[in-house]
Amino acid sequence: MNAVTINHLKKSFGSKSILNDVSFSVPQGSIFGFVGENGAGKTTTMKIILGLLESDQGEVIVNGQQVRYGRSLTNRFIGYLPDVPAFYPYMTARQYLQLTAAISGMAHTQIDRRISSVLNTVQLKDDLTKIRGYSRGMKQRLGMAVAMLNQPQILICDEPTSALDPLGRKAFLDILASLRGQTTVIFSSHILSDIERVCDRVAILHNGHIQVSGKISTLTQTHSNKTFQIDFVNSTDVNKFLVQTGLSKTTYKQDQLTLTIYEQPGQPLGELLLADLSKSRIVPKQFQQFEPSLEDVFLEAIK
Ligand SMILES: Nc1ncnc2c1ncn2[C@@H]1O[C@H](COP(=O)(O)OP(=O)(O)OP(=O)(O)O)[C@@H](O)[C@H]1O
Repeated sequence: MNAVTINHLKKSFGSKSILNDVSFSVPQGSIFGFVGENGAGKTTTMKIILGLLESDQGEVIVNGQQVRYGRSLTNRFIGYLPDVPAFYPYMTARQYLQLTAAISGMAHTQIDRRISSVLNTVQLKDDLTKIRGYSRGMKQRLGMAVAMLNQPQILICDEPTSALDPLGRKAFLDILASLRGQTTVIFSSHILSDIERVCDRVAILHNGHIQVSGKISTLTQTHSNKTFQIDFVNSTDVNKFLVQTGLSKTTYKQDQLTLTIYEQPGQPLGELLLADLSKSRIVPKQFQQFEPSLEDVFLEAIK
């Protein structure tokens, strides 16, 4: 079953069309990467899923129920982490979570236990440090604790790692990964390495459309091709090899003694290159094969 299904969503601001027939679905339990360049419309889509913004056309279904703009019924399934979460800086993490729990109507008997549990999940100390003393990474993790307080089935995170340093990003991504299988996570970003690190599925939004969506492992196999890199010992070998292979100029790049060669669809290249090296009696310094990455899929999708 799908946790979220989006059908034919359209949204314009004035004369500017942002979403132009966007459809995709997020299977339950997946960690779903929502990818797009700055201004592609990721936040706009997320706000429509949360019923905070009205679409011009199309529908959003959350856990089998249609989202209605301005009504928050489907939001009882969702925890939301905005891109820049805001807190009362004079409170401690526990005080802030107690306030959130009280506002959301959580049963008193559950509050303390639940707060300890989420603070433990996001690896924040349950101490007397005021939020004003928190780093950006700690604030982002506190935002995650707030979003998870009510044990949502779906967690929506809007660009949660964009402003974090590598250590902060790693800590945050590890927490997201630890939710795999328990919570459906929709995680928007333009940092493809972060998406590749934790997500099992992805949708790429570009020019108002989903250009590609599906399992990352399948997309990298079907939408892109391998790359080979050969480092030669001298320029004579490079030239001899290029004559032997007869490679078209559009299928490789040369950087001094290094050739980067792009496999073409349906034409496995590795064995041919090795055979040509052998026929030319060239022993290269290095021969490397690179599997297609999400970046390759993305670049192909937005061509
Ligand atoms: N309320 C609004 N009124 C007018 N234009 C808006 C409004 N909200 C968003 N936009 C415009 O819609 C476009 C998409 O914005 P959105 O924030 O959804 O993109 P995004 O993919 O989340 O980008 P980023 O990665 O920069 O956060 C942008 O050009 C933005 O300026």
